[in-house]
Amino acid sequence: MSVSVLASPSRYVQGKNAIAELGTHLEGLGSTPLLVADDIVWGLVESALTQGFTAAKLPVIRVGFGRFATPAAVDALVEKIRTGKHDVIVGLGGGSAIDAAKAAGHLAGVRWASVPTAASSDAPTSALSVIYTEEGEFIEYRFFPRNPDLVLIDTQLVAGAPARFLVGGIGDALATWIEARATRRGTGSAMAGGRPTRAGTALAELSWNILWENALPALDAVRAKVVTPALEAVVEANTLLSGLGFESGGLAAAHAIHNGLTAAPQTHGLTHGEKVNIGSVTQLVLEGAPTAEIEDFIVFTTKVGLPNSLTEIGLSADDRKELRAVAEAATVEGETIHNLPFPVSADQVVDALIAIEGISRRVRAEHGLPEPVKYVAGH
Ligand SMILES: NC(=O)c1ccc[n+]([C@@H]2O[C@H](COP(=O)([O-])OP(=O)(O)OC[C@H]3O[C@@H](n4cnc5c(N)ncnc54)[C@H](O)[C@@H]3O)[C@@H](O)[C@H]2O)c1
Ligand SMILES: [Zn+2]
Repeated sequence: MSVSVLASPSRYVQGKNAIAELGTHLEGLGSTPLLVADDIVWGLVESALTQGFTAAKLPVIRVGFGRFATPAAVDALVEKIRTGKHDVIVGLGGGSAIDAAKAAGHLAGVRWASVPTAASSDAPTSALSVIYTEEGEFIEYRFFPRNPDLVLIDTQLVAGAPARFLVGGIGDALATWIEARATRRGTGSAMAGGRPTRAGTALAELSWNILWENALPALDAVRAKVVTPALEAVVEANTLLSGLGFESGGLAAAHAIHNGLTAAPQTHGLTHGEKVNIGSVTQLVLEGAPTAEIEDFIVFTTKVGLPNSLTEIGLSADDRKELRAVAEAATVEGETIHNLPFPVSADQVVDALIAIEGISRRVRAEHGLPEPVKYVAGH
């Protein structure tokens, strides 16, 4: 049996108005940080961040960001680091900006920090980036020898972000336990490069338990743009616990199916966590999970506002060609779906994807929940 590994960032900081303290926490990491943020994110953080940087005597130097962590976006950041002689890069925003900053920091040989401004994914803590084409199709995972030196998340910024971001983060984090549990049952490796540690698996389960208890009131808090203990709990589950849980507990089918879905243009308007949730339901079906468990998951994720049917993501059981392409991509050699404790073929994935439509419709009807409708941009 191979070794077990736990990987984690050196420091995690979370709280209301934490962004004002970013300068203080960066002081020990470098003297010329390069801040990566798109215009929306920069508009949200500039004022409080600048006050903190001024107090810490750090220069405020920011570069913009596009939409995806593409190879070209990463290379452009490497160039910026070199020409500006920066010694630390800070990714601010969603998982894409953070992933681009991590990958650039690694290539340029400097330190890196993550400052998520929404609790929309578990990207901030990990020692890897997910790289996409300009169209948003999955290309590869890039692995680094180190995690971020700092992860700092301001819960007031999370409270002010559109609720859909928190919904996505909940989808990403719910998958963590489903996938870590499967990896533990099987013989595969976690993303950290070894068998799951008990700590990684336990944190994945803790994240799940916190979400079942707090996700709905946390969404109420975000809709009211306020920070409550339920929101603080969900931010920690989505960001820290899910991050450590997936990296050191293992990914399995849910993320492999997500990666496959990125090849279907129908899904391009969906967030990472929304696509991952389709992967989670499909994994439960593939595993032959207890019926009650699948049904509870559908009821809960419907209440959260996550998709759990083909209809919602713009596909149908008749789209055989697209579903086959998704399943082929999800089952390529080296994909995390092979962490499941049984062999999986593309055929099985196609069948499971088709099956979720009928299950979702029946369970919603039985529980008086609205039938699935296709998501539209800006939903
Ligand atoms: N590296 C990893 O370990 C890992 C883990 C999970 C996900 N990911 C990756 O993360 C990406 C998904 O990240 P995402 O879902 O955060 O989306 P994203 O980063 O692609 O987009 C986030 C969007 O939210 C906006 N935004 C951020 N904070 C805001 C706020 N407070 N108010 C208003 N708008 C705000 C940004 O401007 C941006 O347009 C995917 O590429 C996925 O593969 C990586
Ligand atoms: Zn994810």
